[in-house]
Amino acid sequence: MTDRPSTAPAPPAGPATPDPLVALRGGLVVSCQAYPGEAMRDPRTMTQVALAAVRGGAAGIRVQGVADVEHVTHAFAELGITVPVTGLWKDGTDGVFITPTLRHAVAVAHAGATIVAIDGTRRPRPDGLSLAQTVAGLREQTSALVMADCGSLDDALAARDAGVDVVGTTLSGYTGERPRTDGPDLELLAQLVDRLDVPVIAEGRVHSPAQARAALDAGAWAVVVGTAITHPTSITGWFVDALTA
Ligand SMILES: CC(=O)N[C@H](C=O)[C@@H](O)[C@H](O)[C@H](O)COP(=O)(O)O
Repeated sequence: MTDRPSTAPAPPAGPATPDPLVALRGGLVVSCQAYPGEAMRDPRTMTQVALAAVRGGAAGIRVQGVADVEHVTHAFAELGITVPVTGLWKDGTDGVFITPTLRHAVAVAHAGATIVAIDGTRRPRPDGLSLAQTVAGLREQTSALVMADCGSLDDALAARDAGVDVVGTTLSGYTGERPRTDGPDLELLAQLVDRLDVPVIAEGRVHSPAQARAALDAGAWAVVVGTAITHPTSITGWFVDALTA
């Protein structure tokens, strides 16, 4: 167990931070996702991966798809695990595809997610709703918190104005507004921490413990790691590349 009282981010100004976000503060969120057609794309498998991550000290879990959210949250409830689950629903592969509509967001919340991660960019949404309308609709129908997956400072400022609870750097490098950096986009992270009064989560291409630490040091509320922990095909490829270079 590592105690980091001196480096945990200060609570943002404004209304009291909701409990699930307090639980994530200074911690690691492990994103457990397998992609269409992959051998591990099965809710039972992702639940096992999530349980392994919790055993390793994950403060939170991020999981994709209604079935996976249901499976993971049921297993956690049965086992008395209170680690917050962030859910999302990817529909498609380009444009707005991370929980793209209010319907997707409500379904993820109803499946048991404590936090629903949605596309937090300024791009038009497939259902024609604005981000603010999506957030309002989700709040009307559920008690889930809302995480905006953003790709730029302008996205994050707009998402904050739309009333989200937390923003992430998730889409930096994937929307054309920011370069796809080798590691996490620490420059964007620092901008968001400086400009926003909601927690900022570092997500995207955090591939090593040192990079996770650097993100926390740059002011991240929490750090999400997916591929480097839960995607064996990618990790194997990194090693194979090193051996064949
Ligand atoms: C851009 C996009 O679709 N990101 C997705 C969002 O859920 C996932 O594919 C990523 O694995 C996740 O963001 C964690 O990032 P990384 O796997 O780089 O640690």
